[in-house]
Amino acid sequence: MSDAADADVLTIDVQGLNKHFGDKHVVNDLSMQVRKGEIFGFLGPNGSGKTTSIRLMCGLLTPDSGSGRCLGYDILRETEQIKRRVGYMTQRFSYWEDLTIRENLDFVARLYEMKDRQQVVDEALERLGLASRADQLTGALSGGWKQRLALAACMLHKPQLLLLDEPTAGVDPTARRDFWEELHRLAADGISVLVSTHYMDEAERCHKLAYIAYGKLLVQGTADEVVAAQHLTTFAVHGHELAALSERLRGQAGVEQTVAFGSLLHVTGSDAAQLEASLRRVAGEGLRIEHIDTSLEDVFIHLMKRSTDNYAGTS
Ligand SMILES: Nc1ncnc2c1ncn2[C@@H]1O[C@H](COP(=O)(O)OP(=O)(O)OP(=O)(O)O)[C@@H](O)[C@H]1O
Repeated sequence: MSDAADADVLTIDVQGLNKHFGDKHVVNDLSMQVRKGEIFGFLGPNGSGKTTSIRLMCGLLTPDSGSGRCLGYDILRETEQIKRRVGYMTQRFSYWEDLTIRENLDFVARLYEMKDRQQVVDEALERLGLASRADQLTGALSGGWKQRLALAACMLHKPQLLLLDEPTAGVDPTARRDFWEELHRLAADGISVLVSTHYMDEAERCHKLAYIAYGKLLVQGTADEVVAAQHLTTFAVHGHELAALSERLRGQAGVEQTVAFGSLLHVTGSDAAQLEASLRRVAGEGLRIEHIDTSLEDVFIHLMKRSTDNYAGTS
């Protein structure tokens, strides 16, 4: 994150945002704050309202009710000022495959009516390590390089806030790691980033996280705060035939979820004593059982399951 002086500056400060599409309540009473230089991650099942929430907070979409400010501007009345200061990388790669990387960037610079286009494009190419590939056709690039180009393009007009909608979907782990290194460099320069993702390693690299399900923000905070807020206990079971054990544990007192991680089974619940008693009784002898820290992934699986159950119960 950027320096201490920036820590109190709020890039986003919104209260009570609601949005319906038809009879669907897609964003339900959303309030949140994002600080300058913070990378804020949005997680949640497909269609839970992550993209809509991000767009509402930045004045790209008008809420049905609620209010707030983004980069100091009113999200209802000053949307043009906000848009000029925001870089938006959409889920779909939207550049011309039959233009070179340089031509694509030059096109974007023209859209923003930038005066010193050549210099701006050269700097962007250099910064993202694309200079040696400037004259390659965009269509021939790998997924990782395409996503670098998309990031360079949405940074061209020097926005103070970046909106990234699943920016690394389908990109290999090395390219994803490089991409996140770049995001942290930008954050250190004071740029705030809102990013939606389904990847757990990326969630762990955010300064703050929000989990959204069926339009409701269920929890937000640092990864540690999100884990602590659920008050869950987890045991890891080491051994063989864990799939059968998982079946036997289903529905036992205190056992709320079982998740296989390779040759480990994570068994999680809210009532530690009940959970341990059931686990020791059902597992019997011969399996090693250890108490472990509940991981972010355990927590997200728990939140997803709970919200699915609640939703099913109300429909
Ligand atoms: N312009 C629109 N008109 C009608 N319905 C919409 C519109 N935009 C989004 N929706 C619906 O609102 C709900 C939330 O969509 P949103 O894209 O915000 O979810 P998401 O969490 O970003 O999903 P994903 O992870 O699949 O990208 C979905 O049911 C979607 O179909």
